[in-house]
Amino acid sequence: MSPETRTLKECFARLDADPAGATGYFYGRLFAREPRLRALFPPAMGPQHDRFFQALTRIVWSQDNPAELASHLGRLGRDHRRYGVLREHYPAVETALLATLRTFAADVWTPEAEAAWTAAYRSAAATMIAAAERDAAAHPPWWVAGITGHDRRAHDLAVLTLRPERALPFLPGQYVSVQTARWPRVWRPYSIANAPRPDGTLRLHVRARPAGWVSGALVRHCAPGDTVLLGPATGTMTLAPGSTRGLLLIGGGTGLAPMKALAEHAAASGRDVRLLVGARTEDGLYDLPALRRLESACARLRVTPVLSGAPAPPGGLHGRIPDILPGYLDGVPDWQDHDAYVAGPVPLVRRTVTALQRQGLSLTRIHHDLLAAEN
Ligand SMILES: NC(=O)C1=CN([C@@H]2O[C@H](COP(=O)(O)OP(=O)(O)OC[C@H]3O[C@@H](n4cnc5c(N)ncnc54)[C@H](OP(=O)(O)O)[C@@H]3O)[C@@H](O)[C@H]2O)C=CC1
Repeated sequence: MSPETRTLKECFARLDADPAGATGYFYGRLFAREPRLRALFPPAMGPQHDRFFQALTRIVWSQDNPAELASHLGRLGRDHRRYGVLREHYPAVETALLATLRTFAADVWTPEAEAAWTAAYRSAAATMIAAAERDAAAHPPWWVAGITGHDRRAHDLAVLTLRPERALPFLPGQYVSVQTARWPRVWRPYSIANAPRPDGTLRLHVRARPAGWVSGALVRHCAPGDTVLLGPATGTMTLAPGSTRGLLLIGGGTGLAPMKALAEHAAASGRDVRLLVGARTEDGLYDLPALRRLESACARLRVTPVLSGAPAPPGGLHGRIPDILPGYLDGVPDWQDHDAYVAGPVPLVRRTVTALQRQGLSLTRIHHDLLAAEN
């Protein structure tokens, strides 16, 4: 570890002892100096404080891993475009960050520490600005999309069809951030549930979370004719270019969405696709009729519904996916030659990844995004 990195970590440890105090102080200083920046942020700042602290943590801990640091900062820079962040906003952030460190890391703050933090911040800002400017040459910061379909499949679940006003490029398995008119500046990620279509439409599977802002608005307060904003497609849970390997796709609850996109795309090209879709009860199999239609159109796609809290449905299994996996895989010829993709509740994803590894599948062949459940 370089002496500069050691200094950064030593100061950061003081912030880490009181993250809420440090982020509160940071944003207080930032908005006192530049009140107009407040308009870029959502009304409730709690989640933003957490995101800021997580980003700072990752930057500090990736200092000795330049490739990981550059990729993280590039993503951050691109993501900040949809908040309206510009090159000229970065110096105010530097001033507020250094003031926060000076206050919270007073006992270890030296001219060397100030020099190390200034250099690290300026280098990070330059990487973020460059990534944002490269992205700006290729994409708008967001797309306006009309809601053309709103199919309420359960009291808390809707399948939305969106038509962006201009083409929004994406790969099967990726997700977009969504902002509704009801909650300006509040963005939430949703996986796209279809492969790219000639008409450019996207489908989202949305379950309203208890007290969820964006999910509640999308399920209960949106209708055809409304518009939403979409960020660029992102996420690495995509198919390896050129691979013809079979796919084992596992989706729990609305984690079905990216699996359906991958299944549509891969099955159309004749690959062997096994799709396990998990739910507690039959009501949770909200998309099964569409999956059965897809299955009958694709000779090498097999869909298996799995119910954890009800008897096995027709053509399906009973149990929790990680528990039934070994028995299920016994019936799939050459399953070790497949690539596995997993999405759904975080504990389900974690347990399924472990179960697949126990069956002998290498981690490099297991793909997931671990999109945290958000409101
Ligand atoms: N790209 C991605 O990574 C995506 C992730 N998601 C995430 O997926 C989640 C979907 O939520 P929702 O639709 O409410 O799903 P549900 O809560 O309805 O759960 C779906 C299934 O997962 C099972 N499950 C949950 N926990 C475990 C566990 N520890 N072990 C085994 N099985 C488990 C449930 O079984 P049981 O009821 O018996 O617990 C149920 O059968 C959200 O958190 C969402 O953020 C959604 C879309 C895309």
